[in-house]
Amino acid sequence: MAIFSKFLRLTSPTHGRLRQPQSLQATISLIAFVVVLLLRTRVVGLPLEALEGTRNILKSLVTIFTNSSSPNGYNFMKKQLSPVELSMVLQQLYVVSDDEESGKEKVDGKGKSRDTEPRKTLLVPYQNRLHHVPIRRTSQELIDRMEKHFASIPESSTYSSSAASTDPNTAKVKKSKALFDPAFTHTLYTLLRIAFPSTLKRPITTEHLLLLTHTGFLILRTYLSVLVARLDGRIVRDLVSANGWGFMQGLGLWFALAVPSTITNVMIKHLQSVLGVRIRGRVGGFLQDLYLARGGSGSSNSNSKGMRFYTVQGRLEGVDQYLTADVEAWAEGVSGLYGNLMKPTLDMVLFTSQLAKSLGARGTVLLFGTYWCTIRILRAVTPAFGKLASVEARLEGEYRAGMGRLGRESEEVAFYDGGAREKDILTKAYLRLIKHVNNIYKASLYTRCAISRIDANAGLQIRIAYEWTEDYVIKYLWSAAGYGLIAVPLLFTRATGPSIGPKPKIQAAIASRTESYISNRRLLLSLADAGGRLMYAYKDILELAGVTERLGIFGKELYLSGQAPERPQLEGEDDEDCIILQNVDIGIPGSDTVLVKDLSLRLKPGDHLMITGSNGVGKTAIARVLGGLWDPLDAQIEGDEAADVPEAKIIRGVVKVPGSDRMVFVPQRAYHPQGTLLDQIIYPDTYVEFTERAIPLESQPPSTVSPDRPDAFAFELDLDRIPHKHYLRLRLQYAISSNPCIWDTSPNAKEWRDVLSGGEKQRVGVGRMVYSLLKNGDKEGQKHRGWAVLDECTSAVSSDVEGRMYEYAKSLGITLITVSLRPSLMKHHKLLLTLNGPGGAEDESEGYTTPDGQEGADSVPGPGGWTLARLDSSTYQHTQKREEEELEERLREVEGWEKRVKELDALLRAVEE
Ligand SMILES: Nc1ncnc2c1ncn2[C@@H]1O[C@H](COP(=O)(O)OP(=O)(O)OP(=O)(O)O)[C@@H](O)[C@H]1O
Repeated sequence: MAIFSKFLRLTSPTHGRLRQPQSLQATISLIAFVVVLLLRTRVVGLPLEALEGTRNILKSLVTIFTNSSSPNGYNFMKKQLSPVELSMVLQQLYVVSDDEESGKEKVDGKGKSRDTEPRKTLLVPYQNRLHHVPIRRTSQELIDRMEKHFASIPESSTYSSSAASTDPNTAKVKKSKALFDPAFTHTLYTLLRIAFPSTLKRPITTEHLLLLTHTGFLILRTYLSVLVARLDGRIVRDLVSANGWGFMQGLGLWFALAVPSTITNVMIKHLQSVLGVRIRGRVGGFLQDLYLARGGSGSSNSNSKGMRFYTVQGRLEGVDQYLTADVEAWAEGVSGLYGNLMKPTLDMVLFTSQLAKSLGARGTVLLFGTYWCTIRILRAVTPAFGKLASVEARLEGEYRAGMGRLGRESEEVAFYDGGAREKDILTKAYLRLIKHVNNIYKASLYTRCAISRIDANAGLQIRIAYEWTEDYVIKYLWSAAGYGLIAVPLLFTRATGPSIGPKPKIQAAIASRTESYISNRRLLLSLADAGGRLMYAYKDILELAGVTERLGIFGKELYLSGQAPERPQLEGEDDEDCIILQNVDIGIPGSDTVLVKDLSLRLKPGDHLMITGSNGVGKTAIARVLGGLWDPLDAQIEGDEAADVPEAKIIRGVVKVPGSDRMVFVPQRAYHPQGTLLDQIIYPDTYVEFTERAIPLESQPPSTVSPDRPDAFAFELDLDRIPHKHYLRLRLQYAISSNPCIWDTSPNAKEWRDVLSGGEKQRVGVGRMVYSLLKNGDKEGQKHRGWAVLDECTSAVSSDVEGRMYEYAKSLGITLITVSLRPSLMKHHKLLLTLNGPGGAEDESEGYTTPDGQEGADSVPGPGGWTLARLDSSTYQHTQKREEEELEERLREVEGWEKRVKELDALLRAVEE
């Protein structure tokens, strides 16, 4: 700073002639100072990311190098890998380090214990090399800490429509002064706490350092601007007074000053981008981790999985837009806003103080008067940028979702030849977006009307009118005011200067006035520029408010999605390996429809249950409740009683299920992740986890059948044909000869769901179920492997293989809960649960009713009712008899059909003749 004040003194208008050695010294010192600052910034700013991750990377590398049991035995130290090696190494996706990340602190009986997770390092291929990127996970502590901040975000007073609203035309846009909106400031504060996480242990993070360096350069730029203004005045003074040597000196200084000025500008931009990326990483990472984190459970026996990514879909539309475009826009907005706000504010303060010196009290008052007028005018014409940005982001999300849907369902659409229809749908979404964007930019003649009233329906949002006013005010009004202000000292204060007297004295006075005019004019122009930037920043804040509101709502909804209601515990039940449903009402979430009423079930290992009933009666709904995706409804209390029962006393049904390692679901629609065929079987395990559990595949002879390798059950489930088929049909990513495991096949540039047939997908699904229950190995003395809920997951499998699959699963000690409409599957089960459905009585679910006169059958009659019956040989006989009767009835109709065929033949012959 000493150097700057020296420089300032040298170039100040009151300073006399510059002495050469001093000016040279000052210039050299200044350049040296900036270079040192730059070097420091490079050290602090650029490799900071690397420095921060170095510890993790080093640890991960040490683990990798020393880990002799690293999968496939690949030498990770190799600098460059061949494509084959690379793809083989990449199959494991990440490596696990020995050290653990601190997670949530749990309080157990013995005191506090840490719920820790191992650190993971992603293997990222880049230019045929393997890069190790440590996965930074948001700590559970931060997720818990931020909950109260998101929960307390007030309802926005700026916007009358919520972010979940889909129709922009119904959204009434209020004239926004979002700057002072409590919802905006609170959400901004909350998100900034995530972007700049500061704990007692680690108060300064990389983001803080980046911000500090950025601030340093912003201050430097303001200083440099003042120097440039002063130098400008000095050069013109020397020119007017025909001082050639002074002019040359000034020009030299000008070039010297240009070096730090340009470098400073570049650094500001660079640091802003780096800061933007860091903020995006922090906030995006937090929201993504929260999105994928499990929610809290109401009580210890609650089976709710609290999967936020599942639950939130029912609460918000276009979740991907929030997580991608909105987070990016917010990060860029915040990092840009800091510079756009900080620099002009600094400029305004510094330039005003500099100007005030030469303008005097009167000029300073006039200067502030100009500020006040400008703010009044621009505030009056500022449209609701926040709301406009928010609606734009939503429409963008809808258009994007439409594109995603078409990509996902392309085959189905192609079968239906639905291209034209899809085009209409997408065009509609696009036009809605474009219409809105056009509205924002629309030039309207009704400027006055638009200025006074912003209405989304009228389509009169006029960004252009705003920008016109802004330009007029900042460029022309301020310049005119500037001339007036400069005139003050010239015409009044210093006008008393010598106009008569010796010639050199008059010339010196004119030169001094010119210098003062040029310096002040440059300062005023810079001031106008700073004012303009501040106004732009105001507009940016309004736009940022829109995205901030969306992210606030998203975070709040994520936290709400993870909440599970308090559920009552089962008294005196200590058998962990059983399924109990007690007085459970099941209904569609968010609606009054009760699908299954008062369901009570108690299943022990070996109680294979089949759930049946017509379409839409709620069979899958039961699976969802067992899986913890849906919560049972609160008990229905009707009539006068309802008013007397306090909220806390409402009895909720009890659902007790074994832990997730003992219970596996095979849903109706198969899911196929990216990866090899093996990845399809072992999902959600990774290759690393699989290899840790399995006996190395290479060390086993191909004929060995063991539960630890997929081939063990591949034969039983008729899966073993798939790899061979695909080996022949698909181009493999890497040579099979180098790896005897035929399961390493991957479809090239295609997804498994497009490659596998319907039946193959279902077989893979069952294979995944068997792997999931076998992978934990035998627990001591435990014959029962666990529970499998199969939701019509064999409907496309041929009946012979289907029967084999069921028998194989049962032989492994798996208890089956099957949702199916196929009576042929009854023989594999012991219990039959028949559902009536919400609008149906028993007779409506013809074909699935419990055999008449079945003893010991539990049931609830009427709509939402059900019947639970034990299946035995008599039942199978009964079912077969029913099937036989049905077929015989159909056969009886054959006579009639034959008669009709004869009639038609006769008619045809008559026509031909
Ligand atoms: N997320 C949801 N939102 C609204 N309604 C739903 C939702 N999921 C299911 N339903 C409705 O709940 C009812 C029961 O659905 P469910 O999937 O349990 O039927 P199902 O008995 O398994 O039928 P199917 O034999 O056709 O598979 C259906 O009417 C369905 O439309």
